[in-house]
Parts: sequence; C-alpha cells; structure tokens
Amino acid sequence: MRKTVVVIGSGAAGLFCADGLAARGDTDVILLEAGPDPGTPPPAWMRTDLATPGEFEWGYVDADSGRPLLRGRVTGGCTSTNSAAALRGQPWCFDDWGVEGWRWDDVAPFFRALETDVQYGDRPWHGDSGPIPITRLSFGPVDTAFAQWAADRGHAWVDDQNEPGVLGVGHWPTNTVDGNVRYGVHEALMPRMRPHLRADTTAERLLFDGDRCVGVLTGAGTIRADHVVLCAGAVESPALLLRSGIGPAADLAAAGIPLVHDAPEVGANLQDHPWTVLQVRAADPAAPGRRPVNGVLLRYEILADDRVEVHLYPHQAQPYLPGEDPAEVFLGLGLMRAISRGSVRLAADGSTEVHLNHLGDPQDAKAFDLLLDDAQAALDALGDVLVEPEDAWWRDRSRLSDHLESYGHLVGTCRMGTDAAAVVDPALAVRGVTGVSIADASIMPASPRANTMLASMMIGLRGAALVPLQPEDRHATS
Ligand SMILES: Cc1cc2nc3c(=O)[nH]c(=O)nc-3n(C[C@H](O)[C@H](O)[C@H](O)COP(=O)(O)OP(=O)(O)OC[C@H]3O[C@@H](n4cnc5c(N)ncnc54)[C@H](O)[C@@H]3O)c2cc1C
Repeated sequence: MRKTVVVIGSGAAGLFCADGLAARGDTDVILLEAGPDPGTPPPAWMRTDLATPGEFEWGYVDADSGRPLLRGRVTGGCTSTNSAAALRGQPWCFDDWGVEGWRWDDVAPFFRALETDVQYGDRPWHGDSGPIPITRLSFGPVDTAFAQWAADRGHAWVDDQNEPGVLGVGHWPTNTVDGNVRYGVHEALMPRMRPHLRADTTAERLLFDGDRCVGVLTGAGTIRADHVVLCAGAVESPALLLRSGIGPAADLAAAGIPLVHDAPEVGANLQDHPWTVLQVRAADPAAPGRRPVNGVLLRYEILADDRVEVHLYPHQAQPYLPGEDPAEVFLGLGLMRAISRGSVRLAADGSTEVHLNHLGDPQDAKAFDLLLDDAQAALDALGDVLVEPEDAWWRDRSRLSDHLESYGHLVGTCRMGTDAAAVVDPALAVRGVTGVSIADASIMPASPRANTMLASMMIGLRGAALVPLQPEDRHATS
C-alpha cells in the first residue's frame, strides 16, 4: 500500500530528502514550505548574495543581543539567501560525532553524490554527476594580495579547499554558475519537486494518536500522514517539536502544551559560528573591479591543541548589490569551532526564541581575540591595498560585542546520538515516539568546521534512504 510522507521544509536538507523519498517510488510525498516559491528561472535577487528582500526572511533576532538573525523563508530555505560558499567540514568533524554510520567514511559518498565539482570532479574525493555545481572563482587584486600575505605568514597554498584534511589559503569553493550566479537546491531540484510542493503553507504542529504521529496541522488545515520528516532547520525543527509536545516536560507544562514525550534536549545544544566583519575600503576603488564573491579563503587552526579552526577572508558587496560603493570591502572573521552552546525555546507567548550565546565560553572569546589580532596584522600588512577607517571599532576590543554576528550556521538543536538523551537516533527517528524523523542541520551533534550548507544537504540526501516506510517499521523509543 502506498504511504504518504510529509516533509516539512524545502531547504538544503528538505529538498534533497523529499527528492530522494519521491524517487523511492512507493510513496506519495507532500513537501510543505512556509515561504513562497519564486519560480523557475529564479528572480534576480535569488541569483546573488546579500540581496534578499525582507519578506523572504523569518525575522528572528538573537534574544540575548537583539541583533537580527537571518533565516530564509522561501523554497531553498537558507540556500536561496546565503553566500553560496560550498565548503565541506574536515573528516575529523564527522568522526568526532562518534555516531556509528555517520563517520567521515560513511558520509563522504553522500558529499560526492550531491555535487558536480567543475574543476576537480576527477579526484577520488569529489563527485562529477550530482545536482549541485561546485566551482572556484577567479582572484581579483585584493584576493591576490591577501593570499600573498597568508603565504608570507607561512600558510600553505591549497588548490582545493574541499580536499579532506587540508588547511591553508586558496580559492573559496562556491555553488555558483556563470561566474558568480548562485545555484542551490531551489535551482537544482525545485523543477522536478514542484508537483509535490505546497508553498506558503506553515506546519503549526504535529498531530499524535498516543505516541504515533498521524499528521500535521497547517494554517490550511490538517494533512494525514504515515510518516513526517522535519527538515525545517535548526530553529524551526526544535520549535515544531516543542509546539507538538515533545521537549522538556517542565517547559511544556509552563507553556500549557500537553506532553507527548519528555525530551529534555530538544532546543538545547545550539551551535553557531560567531562571525564579524571589519569594514575597510579598497585603496584603489577600481582595484577589486567586479571580483566575484569570496574569491579567497584562509582557514587555519588558531588553537591547535583543540583544533580550533578559523576563517579569514576579504569580501565585496558591489558586484551583487549594484548600488553599493565599489571600494567597499570587508574582512570576514569566523570562529569555526566554538564550545559555547545556545538554545531554541518557546517564549511565554508561544513564539520561538533563539539564544545564540556567542563567545559564552572563555576559550571561544580567547580564540576570537587571537583571530582579531591576525586580522589586524593582515590590515597592517595590506595597507597599500586596504584602507582602515579612522574610527575602526576593532582597535577597541570592548566594542566587539556590538559587532558580533551569526555566520548563519545554526546546528545541533535536535542532536543525533545513541544515548537516551539524544533527540534522534542514528536512523534519524525521533526517540520516544513513532512516525517522525528529522533530517536537517538540527541533528548535527557538533558543527562541522565549515559553512553548514553542504553538510545539511548530505543529511537530507542520507535521510531519504533512512526514513522507514514499511508498516512493520517501528521507530526506536526511548
Ligand atoms: C545569511 C546566511 C548565510 C549563509 N551562508 C552560507 C554559505 O555561504 N555557505 C554555507 O555552506 N552555508 C551558509 N549558510 C548556512 C546554510 O544555508 C544552512 O546551514 C542550511 O541551509 C541549513 O539547511 P536546513 O535544510 O537545515 O535549513 P533551511 O535551509 O533553513 O531550510 C529550512 C526550510 O524549512 C522551512 N520551514 C521552517 N519552518 C517551517 C514550518 N513550520 N512549516 C513549513 N516550512 C517551514 C523554511 O522556510 C526553510 O525553507 C548561511 C545561512 C544564512 C542564514
């Protein structure tokens, strides 16, 4: 008998998961997306970085700092609003998860399957026939000067930043085509997934008969389902579980939500990569020209004992936002291995509250301080290329908290593991109930030391094969 599976969320993971489930052939797949479908071909804003109109955002803020927290609310999710940096984590990121079946050797085939690497598709660690194109963009003068500075500091030159285990300076890998046009899951998979899509349809909560999930309540009514897969991302997947009665019992009682299953870690363990930008100017406004986004990336371990990896790179807005000053450049700084943990909770009014807790741990604060030292050293050495403003905030470190932002890499809020406290088991089944899986960034036990889109796609692709659809399949209970 055919089964109905509802996939909630059409982002990096959701589109790969829904596509894989539909390909299994024995299943009717319904793909719910809270945001709109801008269509094919995508509109101009969707083809470029930094240009997302506000109506395609969820409008979250970090509850602690009050700063905006960008999350795409549109087909493609955050991949339709992000910077198209297509970097994998290091092998040890996945090995350190310590979850059987999710070590690097297990997940590497899925990273290969999702991509076509334009330059290095013939190398054994790459794919040459997947739906996401990966390419490296050419250097402009600022990139070249920055790469030379990094080499002078002793950093290795890296041809392919996605070669397992490499560290050093080299071209950013990007999921772009035609020089600098974003090509993510919307572009790659929406054309064939459109018949399954219900756009502008927000899942409000899951419906249960005892401990079995039987469907989804949406703003447009109830959808019955044999199985539901949450791919709503690291903020909305835990929020949906909480609204559905799966979460810390005391919190749910306080919010007046009937308990389905006491799961203390739902919404806990939030990780992100703290990020800031140093706003400088190109000494020669013509120098950066129409340089593509993120031409050069330096990644290295700033606290080697703990493999605390960081990103340092110049970035330029002008090619993507035609109205911007072409001389405007920033230096991006990302802490790619943070210890601090935040959370996703329900506020008293039932809305979703995100606490990032960036640099909450002293080790993270120390690493970021060292990173600012290195960024300052770069600016000092590149003075004939990049000009600092007179009132550069980063010369007074006490001002960092006003400039600390999210790199956009939220993960961990529905942690996968084999222990009883884990929210999902290694087959992605939500523990303590049946009929619900999660396949998105929220299941990562720890963030990879890289931008998180490719890892999220990997989870979606992998999840499609793991979701149990046979009548006798019973998900693990606690
Ligand atoms: C500003 C920004 C820049 C970034 N830049 C990069 C980058 O350059 N490179 C990189 O690798 N990573 C980047 N990331 C991170 C990357 O995009 C995410 O890690 C990845 O998209 C997460 O995938 P996901 O499927 O878990 O969630 P998403 O891609 O966020 O998808 C979740 C989807 O679910 C939908 N949804 C949520 N709740 C509901 C609901 N209740 N009902 C129906 N639908 C719902 C959302 O609207 C969304 O479409 C960036 C993120 C941001 C925010």
